[in-house]
Amino acid sequence: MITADDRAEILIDSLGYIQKFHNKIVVIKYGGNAMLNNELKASVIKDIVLLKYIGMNPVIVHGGGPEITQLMELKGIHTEFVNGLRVTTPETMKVAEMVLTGSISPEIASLFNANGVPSVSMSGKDGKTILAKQKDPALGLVGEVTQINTEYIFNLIEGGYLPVVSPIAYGESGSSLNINSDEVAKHLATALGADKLILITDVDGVLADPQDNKSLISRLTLTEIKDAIKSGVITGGMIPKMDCCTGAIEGGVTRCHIINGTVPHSIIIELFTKDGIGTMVTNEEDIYENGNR
Ligand SMILES: Nc1ncnc2c1ncn2[C@@H]1O[C@H](COP(=O)(O)OP(=O)(O)O)[C@@H](O)[C@H]1O
Ligand SMILES: CC(=O)N[C@@H](CCC(=O)OP(=O)(O)O)C(=O)O
Repeated sequence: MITADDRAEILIDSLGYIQKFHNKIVVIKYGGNAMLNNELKASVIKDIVLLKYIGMNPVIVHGGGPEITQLMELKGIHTEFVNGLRVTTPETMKVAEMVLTGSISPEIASLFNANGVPSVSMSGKDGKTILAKQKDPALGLVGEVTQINTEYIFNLIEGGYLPVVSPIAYGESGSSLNINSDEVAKHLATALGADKLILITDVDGVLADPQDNKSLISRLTLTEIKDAIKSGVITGGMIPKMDCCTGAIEGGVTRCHIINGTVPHSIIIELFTKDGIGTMVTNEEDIYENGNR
């Protein structure tokens, strides 16, 4: 049984983390595979509400790949991925925008608003926040970020609002471009000077043996990532995530965390406990001792 003393001790133990994270920006990429169940979604939202109330400034970038695919199937439109990126025809773009900017963003913002955190949903087009160019004609309307304008997001943060950003960018003459949400998160985290980037997915983190859930690697440096990709330990969907973490850290973000959003309260466990729960990515010089997160 947890006594009142235990509770007090747990809160006091968190003080060091709370002081360290106060006023820091944390970009949280909330992947589509981790938002499939309403109960778990509520638990992720609660964790982020707590971060906001203890003085951090979370900025959410969300995905929604599975929901886009589902709606495309309902409409009888074929969907195809090349190297993890959705080939985006004008018709696909309409569906992606409808799902990401029209449905998922406002739904997440509503959950924050209902939980006492004023929140605004936006796409990368709003305030010309994310500018992009076409990545490769073979991929259609897939974008590559060329510039981030941080003013609108900083205005929202200063006004006390939590921004929820969909991964749709402002292309030539204001057209829409579809960007993978990991990539958007990396660019936003770097441009906003975020202290942390958290990638919420549906696996526990980076595993030394992808077939063995117990082989979680709790901490990885950029050199170890390179080696693990070279030796084939990290493959598939984890490679873009590692590229995203590497780019973010090279861009000045202190630490990246890959965590499982299907485990209740994984964000809080990762940030406020000595051992964390997922994989923390740091640069080589980062001194990690006494469980500082
Ligand atoms: N070493 C590894 N550890 C964990 N997952 C790995 C590893 N190597 C490859 N993967 C794959 O990466 C996937 C996670 O990426 P992905 O499915 O693209 O996530 P999301 O949809 O949340 O962006 C895992 O489901 C797993 O199949
Ligand atoms: C170009 C590209 O592939 N864009 C993604 C954007 C959504 C996304 O990234 O969603 P997840 O984070 O859930 O995968 C797509 O159309 O699926």
